[in-house]
Amino acid sequence: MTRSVGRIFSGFRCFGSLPFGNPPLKTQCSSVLFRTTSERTLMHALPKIFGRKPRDFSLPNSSWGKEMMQLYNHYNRLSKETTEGQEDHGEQWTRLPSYNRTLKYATGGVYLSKIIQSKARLFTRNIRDPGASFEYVIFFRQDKLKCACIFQAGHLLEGAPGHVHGGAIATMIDTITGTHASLLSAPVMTANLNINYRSPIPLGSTVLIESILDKEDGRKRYISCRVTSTDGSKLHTEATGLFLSISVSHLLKR
Ligand SMILES: CCCCCCCCCCCCCC(=O)SCCNC(=O)CCNC(=O)[C@H](O)C(C)(C)COP(=O)(O)OP(=O)(O)OC[C@H]1O[C@@H](n2cnc3c(N)ncnc32)[C@H](O)[C@@H]1OP(=O)(O)O
Repeated sequence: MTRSVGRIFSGFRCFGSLPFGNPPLKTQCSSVLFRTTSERTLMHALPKIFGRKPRDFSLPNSSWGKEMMQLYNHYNRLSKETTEGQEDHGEQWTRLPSYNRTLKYATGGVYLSKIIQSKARLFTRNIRDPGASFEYVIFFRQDKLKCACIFQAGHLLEGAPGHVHGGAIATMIDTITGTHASLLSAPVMTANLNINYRSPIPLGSTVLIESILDKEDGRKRYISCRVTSTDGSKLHTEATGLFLSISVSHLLKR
């Protein structure tokens, strides 16, 4: 259970975040993510083909409403970057950067081109219009192995009139729990998601999505998750998920 911040975040940075610029991280990534010699070779070749400064979608933009900003500021005050040299708040969160693609260019030859598509974009980050769909930021608390996500649901996510589509809620749950599982043992795939919708989420509103690790068993990570109003008083959705850690070669199977 006990893992260093470095190992956990190297896993996250390798699979979900760019750039891959830090040499010590590359070595850690190799051991965490890539199990075969060809996978390790691929890992060392990757930094050369990634852009240096991709847009970080988890930072505030003009569409973020008052509630979203208030909660963001709350967690940001408790985050590593801002608490260094300041008083200890007793809990320490880390904001997770978020990009619209995991792998940027399809220039890596036959092996890479099987998984990299130049037009591929992360489902939750593929609408350019700020505020139209998924606006969210995820924070991770390493000592408790839990995630907190602030999610503002835009007008393109309508399901029942005036409310957020159940598939969009499921997408966010998969994203938070999947990211959470990836932080523990990237890369992973969702094997099972169970969702109970308890009360509808008004379109345009901001909610809090919190996930915790329930159990680890070999390659399996069991993670549960609750979607509530930002003050926690109203329960919107509850879910449990099972994530299986995989080898990168699993993604090459057709
Ligand atoms: C790093 C941070 C990154 C962030 C990135 C961007 C953020 C976005 C994040 C977005 C995240 C989005 C993420 C996504 O959306 S991932 C996309 C959606 N998921 C998929 O497409 C997965 C499809 N399924 C598979 O590929 C395979 O079935 C997997 C990989 C899941 C397992 O196939 P594998 O061949 O590897 O394993 P196995 O079959 O030998 O089984 C092994 C064990 O597991 C048990 N088992 C298996 N399945 C189930 C089940 N359904 N319920 C209960 N148990 C199950 C099984 O009984 C066995 O148990 P045991 O006999 O050992 O006890």
